[in-house]
Amino acid sequence: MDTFSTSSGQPDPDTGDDRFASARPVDPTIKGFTPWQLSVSAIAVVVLAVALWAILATLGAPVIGVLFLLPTLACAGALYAVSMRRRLRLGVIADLAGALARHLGVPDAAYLDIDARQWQGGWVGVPHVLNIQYPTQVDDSAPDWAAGVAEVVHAELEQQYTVGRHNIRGHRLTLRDPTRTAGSLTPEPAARAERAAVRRSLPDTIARPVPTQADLSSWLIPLGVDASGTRVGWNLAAPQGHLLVLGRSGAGKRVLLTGIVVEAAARGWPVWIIDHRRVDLLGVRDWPNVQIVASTLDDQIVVLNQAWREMEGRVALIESGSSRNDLEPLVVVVHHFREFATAVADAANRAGQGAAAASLAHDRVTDLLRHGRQVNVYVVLSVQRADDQLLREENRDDVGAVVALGRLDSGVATALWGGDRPSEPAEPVPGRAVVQTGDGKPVLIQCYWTPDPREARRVKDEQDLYLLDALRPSLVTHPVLHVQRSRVMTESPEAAWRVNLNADLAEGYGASTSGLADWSRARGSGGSPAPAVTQVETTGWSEMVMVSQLQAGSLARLDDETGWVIIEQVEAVPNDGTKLLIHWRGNDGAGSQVVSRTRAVRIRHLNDGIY
Ligand SMILES: Nc1ncnc2c1ncn2[C@@H]1O[C@H](COP(=O)(O)OP(=O)(O)OP(=O)(O)O)[C@@H](O)[C@H]1O
Repeated sequence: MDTFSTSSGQPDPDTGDDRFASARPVDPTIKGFTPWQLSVSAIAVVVLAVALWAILATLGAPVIGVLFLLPTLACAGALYAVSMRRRLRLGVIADLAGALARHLGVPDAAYLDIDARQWQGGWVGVPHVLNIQYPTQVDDSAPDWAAGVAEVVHAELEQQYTVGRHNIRGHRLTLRDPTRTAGSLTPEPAARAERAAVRRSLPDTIARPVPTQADLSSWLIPLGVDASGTRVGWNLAAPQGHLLVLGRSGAGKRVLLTGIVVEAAARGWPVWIIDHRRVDLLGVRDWPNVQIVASTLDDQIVVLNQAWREMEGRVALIESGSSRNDLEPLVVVVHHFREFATAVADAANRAGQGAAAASLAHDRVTDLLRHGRQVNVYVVLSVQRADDQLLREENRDDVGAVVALGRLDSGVATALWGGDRPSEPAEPVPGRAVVQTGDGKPVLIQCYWTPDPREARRVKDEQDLYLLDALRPSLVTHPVLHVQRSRVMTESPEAAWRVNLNADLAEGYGASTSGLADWSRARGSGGSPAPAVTQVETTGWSEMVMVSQLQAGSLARLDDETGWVIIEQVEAVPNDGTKLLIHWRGNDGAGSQVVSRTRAVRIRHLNDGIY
């Protein structure tokens, strides 16, 4: 127990407050030794020890002298350390007394006697019990007087207190650590109160705003808003373009991924999804430009493999002289990556494959993270654990943005954000997250709420349906894909594994996806739906180009009605520079139609041997 009096001093003659004219500085409460006495004791012990050693050395026993000297010097050091700590604590209390004297209108800190006890927390620490004796002249009649004093102490020592006892007759106030005494806590000082207000000002739900034309031409996908209401987004054009979403069950991963998918689709980009939980992202399966949502493990392996091949194909294109700007972004979402990678490893083991096959998912994703961005293939990964090994490895540097939903353990947060670790952890509100983009400072945001299209349709939620209608792309630029296997996989796990590795993605719905209506894939579509199955006999690779880039001889898919056709001639339309007249020939005959120059169409290259 340490007890201190405030520093001595005389009343300030200039205060002009004659209430205290008759008051005297209080006698300090002194219990135990003062720092000065402790320091003198330490020096005395040293002198004594050295003297004894000298005597023993003179008597011819210097070794015994040293044995005596060492512990005595250690005692002296400990005494000195205690005296230093007492001095520092005195300084803390002197500062507190000064602040209280100003608050109470007392001429000088010497008019207060502060008895500070039970210091805890660190080398100097803070007292957990304070007895404050103040002059009788202080007006303490206001009902909130004691709470006001506690607030000043809180601000000064950065420790909350409750009023333990206010002895009005004895002019003595006792403040205590709130963990020991019930009572109303002192409110946070202004700065902390402001931070708390900022935290409170983050909304619990905020609907994804309808993108403007400017938004749709940008590569920034909005994720949510920070406390100041500023939009925070994932920038695909950033030096490391990929996105990692972390969060325990129920933290809001599915809602966020749904938002990212609809935003990417609205920009006309193709989206491929590996939904390891099978049903989480089912709601966007028939969303325009979402080409495939792979829900079985076999299909998921094929989609990941194809994404990797697409990347390799694009790399080959760049090597042969194409510009990266000609390649539209492909967004590949892997939901619950860790579970998926484990399931792939299990399947590889069952099929008697080696270690290379077991790490297929991990290796493919690592490759996509490392090289995908150079060819505009972007990966969105979700994992449940913030200490996933994916983050510990070198590919942490390949991830441009990290969204950590929900609370993180402090150790994990420090590992993740380093010295920039946000001061306030995310609240337990679904969609509340800490986001770091690039090397920027992590910020707390509320992720936008994006409805699940399937669920909104089922419950007929008008507001959600309205929002989804506004988000739905008006033009389907990327046809739906299905997994095309060379033969059925009934022979053995090993054959199934090989079939998966050789399988392809083909346009249209496959037989196994029957029951999925291609309902109004495009916004406001009153026209005919896409055919249920598109037969694609050809091999090769396809890409999206603008109608103005079509040439005679191109194999193109102008729209769902014409299917694949050979372009015979491209003509300008008189008096309308925005359109072109296309003459084409297909399996079922020939035709011509006027099409906007800027419309995106898919063309297929047959013999380039990219795959
Ligand atoms: N941004 C958000 N705004 C408002 N509510 C949200 C938001 N995100 C999630 N929620 C709420 O939390 C619930 C759980 O979210 P979600 O399904 O996205 O969690 P999850 O992390 O994908 O869980 P799991 O890992 O189990 O699939 C949602 O049904 C929704 O009610």
